[in-house]
Amino acid sequence: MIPSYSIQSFEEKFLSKQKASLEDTTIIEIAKQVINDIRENGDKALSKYVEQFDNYVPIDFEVSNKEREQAWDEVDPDTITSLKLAADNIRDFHKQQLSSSRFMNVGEEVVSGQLFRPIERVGIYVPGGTACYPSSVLMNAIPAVLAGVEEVIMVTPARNGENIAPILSVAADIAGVSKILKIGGIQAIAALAYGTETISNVDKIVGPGNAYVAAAKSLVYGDVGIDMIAGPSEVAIIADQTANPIYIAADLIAQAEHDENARAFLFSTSDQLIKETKMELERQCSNLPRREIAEKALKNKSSCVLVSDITQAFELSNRLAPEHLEVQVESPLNYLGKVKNAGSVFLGNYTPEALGDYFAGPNHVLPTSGTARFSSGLSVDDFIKKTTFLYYSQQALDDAAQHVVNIATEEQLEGHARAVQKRLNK
Ligand SMILES: NC(=O)c1ccc[n+]([C@@H]2O[C@H](COP(=O)([O-])OP(=O)(O)OC[C@H]3O[C@@H](n4cnc5c(N)ncnc54)[C@H](O)[C@@H]3O)[C@@H](O)[C@H]2O)c1
Ligand SMILES: N[C@H](CO)Cc1c[nH]c[nH+]1
Ligand SMILES: [Zn+2]
Repeated sequence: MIPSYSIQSFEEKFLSKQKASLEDTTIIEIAKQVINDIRENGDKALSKYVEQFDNYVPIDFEVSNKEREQAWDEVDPDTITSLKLAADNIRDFHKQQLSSSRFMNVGEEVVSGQLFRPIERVGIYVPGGTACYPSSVLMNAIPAVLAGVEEVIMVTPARNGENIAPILSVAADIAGVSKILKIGGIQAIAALAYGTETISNVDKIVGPGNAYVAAAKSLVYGDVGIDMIAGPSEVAIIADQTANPIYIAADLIAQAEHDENARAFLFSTSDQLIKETKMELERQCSNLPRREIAEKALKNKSSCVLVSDITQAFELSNRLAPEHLEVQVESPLNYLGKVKNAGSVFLGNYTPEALGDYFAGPNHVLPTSGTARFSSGLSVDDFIKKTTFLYYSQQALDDAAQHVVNIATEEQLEGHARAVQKRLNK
C-alpha cells in the first residue's frame, strides 16, 4: 500500500512542494467568520458554534471541581500509575531546560542582564476530534507549569455530548492545569484569544490540532502568542539491512494512524528490507482498529525510497526536516552528528517513536511540514519571556556618549543624540 519513489520523484513530490503555511482558503474563511462572531458576541456565539461543529449544547463550558474529582474514580488505577510515571519523566526532562534571570555585566559603572519571567496566562489546546490525547495534556501543561505560568487553561472538545473523557481530566490534575474548558476547534481558539463573558483571554495558546485549529491559531497570532502552526504528524525512518521490518512497519503505522494526512517515510539502503516492510505493513494493518485512516495516509501521503548509502538517507531527511526521525541502523548513536533538521530523533531498534509520544520525557509537540529547519519542539522556553535590563552611571554614559551621537547623527535622529548630550558631565 505504501508506494516506492525514486530519489528524483521523492524530491519532486515531497521536497520541492513542502509547505507549512495554510492553503485551504475555505477553512481560513470559516475560521475568520467564527472568530469575528465570537469576538463580537461572546458566549452566545461560542455556544452556537459548539452546537454547530461539535453537536452538543453546552450548559457550562468549564469542567466543575466535582467532575474533576469524580474522574479519578472512572480511570483504571494502572493507567493512572502510568500517567504519573510519564509525568515524572516529562517533568525531569523539562526541568533541565529551566534557566533563571542573570547578570551579563556587573561593574561599578555598567550593569546589564536578562530577566526571565513566565507568561501569566496560557491556553493549551488538546485535540479531541478523532482520538483522545491525555499524553498531549502532559506534554503541553508540564513545561508551562515548570516555567511558572500562573494559569494554565486547557481546552478540548467534548466528543460524546457534554463531558470530556475522564482520563483527560485526570491528566490535567497530574500536570497542574488550572481550568478545563470543554470546547474545541476554531471556537475554542477564539474564546481563548479574545475572551467572552465567562472566559478570560490568555496571553499565549499552544498545542496541536487539526486544520481548523491551525487556521484559527494563525489568525489570532499577534493578538496572542502561539507556539507553532502544526500540520499533520510525520515520521521518517532511516534503516540499513540490520533493521527489523516488523518494527519499521509498526512505527510507520503508529504515525499513519493519527490522521489520513499523516506522513510516513522510509529511507533504506536495502531493497530487501523495503520489500519485507511493505508485506509487513499489509499484515499489520489488516487488524488495526484505525485501519482506514492509516491505509489512506500510507497510500497517499507516504513513501519508501531506496538510497545508495546512509549519508544519502540523511541528506534527504535533512531536507525533509521531519517532525520525528528514527535511525534504525548499526551503531545508531554514531550518526547523531549527521542530523541537521528534525523535530526529535529516536535512535536504535528499541526506541520507537511511541515511547517518546507517551513516556520517555522529551516533548511530543514538534515542528511539522519542514519547519524543523528553523524551529524547535515545545519546551519551557515557550512559556518564558526574556526582558533585558541595563544600568549606566553618569561616568559610563560620558564615555559612551560620542559613539551614540555618531550613530544617531548617521540615522538623522537628532532627538536621540540630544537625549544623550543633555546628560553629559560638562
Ligand atoms: N503534534 C502533536 O503533538 C499531536 C498530538 C496529537 C494529535 N495531533 C494531531 O492533531 C490533529 C487532531 O485532529 P482532530 O480532528 O482529531 O481533533 P481537533 O481537536 O484538532 O479538532 C476537532 C475540532 O475540529 C472542529 N471541526 C471539525 N470539522 C469541522 C468543520 N467542518 N468546520 C469547523 N470546525 C470543524 C470541531 O470543532 C472539533 O471539535 C491530528 O492531525 C493529529 O495528528 C498532533
Ligand atoms: N505522534 C504525535 C505527534 O506527532 C503525538 C502523540 C500523541 N499521542 C500519540 N502520539
Ligand atoms: Zn503519535
